[in-house]
Amino acid sequence: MLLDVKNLSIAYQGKPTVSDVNFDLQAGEIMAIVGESGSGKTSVIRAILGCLSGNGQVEGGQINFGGRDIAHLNNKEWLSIRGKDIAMIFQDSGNMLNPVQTIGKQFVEYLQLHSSMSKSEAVEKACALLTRMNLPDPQRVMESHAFELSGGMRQRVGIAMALAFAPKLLLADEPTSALDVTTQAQIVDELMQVVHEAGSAMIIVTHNIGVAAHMADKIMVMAGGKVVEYGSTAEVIEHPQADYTRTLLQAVPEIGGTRYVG
Ligand SMILES: Nc1ncnc2c1ncn2[C@@H]1O[C@H](COP(=O)(O)OP(=O)(O)OP(=O)(O)O)[C@@H](O)[C@H]1O
Repeated sequence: MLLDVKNLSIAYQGKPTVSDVNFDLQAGEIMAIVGESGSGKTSVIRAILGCLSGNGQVEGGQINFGGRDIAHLNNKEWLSIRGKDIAMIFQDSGNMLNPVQTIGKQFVEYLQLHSSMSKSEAVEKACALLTRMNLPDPQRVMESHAFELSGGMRQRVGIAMALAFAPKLLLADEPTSALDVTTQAQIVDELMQVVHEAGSAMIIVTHNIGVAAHMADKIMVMAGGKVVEYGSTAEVIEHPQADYTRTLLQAVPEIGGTRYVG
C-alpha cells in the first residue's frame, strides 16, 4: 500500500472543516476526488503534502505514506519528501512560477535543489522533460518568462516539473480547469500518459465527474467536508449509492448524444 489515509480530520482556526476521511491508494493507481466547491477536496490533498493554507491543521487521523505516518512532519522532514516522493500540480502553474525568472532558470534550479546534477545535466533533463510534454521548441520555452506562455503551455511546464523525479505520488488540483475545453482534453491525456510512464500514483481533484471517470481507477465523492461515496470508478458510475453522486452524474453534459462518462 502506497498511501493509507485513516480518519483524517482537518480544521481551520480550530473550526472542524473536513472529518473522517478514509481511503487508500496502491502504487500506480489513480484516484479522483470530486465534489462541489468548498467540499474539502483541496484541503485533503494539501494535508497529504503538509501544506494546508492559512491556519489549517490536521486535527486527527493518519496519513500513512510508504508505511510512515506523515501527518505531523516538521519542515525539514517535508523538504526531503516534497518534490521527490510527493509532487503537486496546481490549478494554474503560472501562479507557482516566478514571473521575473525565465522558465529555464527556475527549472534548472529546481532540478539542482533536489539532486546532485550539474548545470548542463539539468538543462538537458529540463529540455527532455519539456519535449515529453509535447512542448514544441523547448529551447524557446526555457528562455521565456511565464507570462510569455499560454495557459496550456504553463500547465505543461508545471506537469514536467512535477514529474521530474518520477514521484511515487502526484497530487493534481484541478490541473485543467483554467484551460479551454480542447486544451483540457489534450492535457488530461498527456498527463495520464506521463503518469503511467513514470509509474506514479495520482490523486486528481476535479469538479468534473466525467473527467474523473475518464482518468481514474477509483473515485471519492465529497460534500460538506465528508466523504459521501468511495469506490472503484465502475461501481461509482454504474451503481452510485449517494443521491449527491447521482446528481453529479446527471449534470454531466452529453457530447454528440453520448454521455462523456458512458
Ligand atoms: N485558509 C483557509 N482558512 C479558513 N478556511 C478555509 C481555508 N481554506 C479552506 N477553507 C475552508 O475549508 C472548506 C473546504 O475548502 P477546500 O478548498 O478544501 O474545498 P474544495 O472542495 O477544494 O473547494 P474548491 O473546489 O472551490 O477549490 C471551505 O469551507 C473553506 O472555506
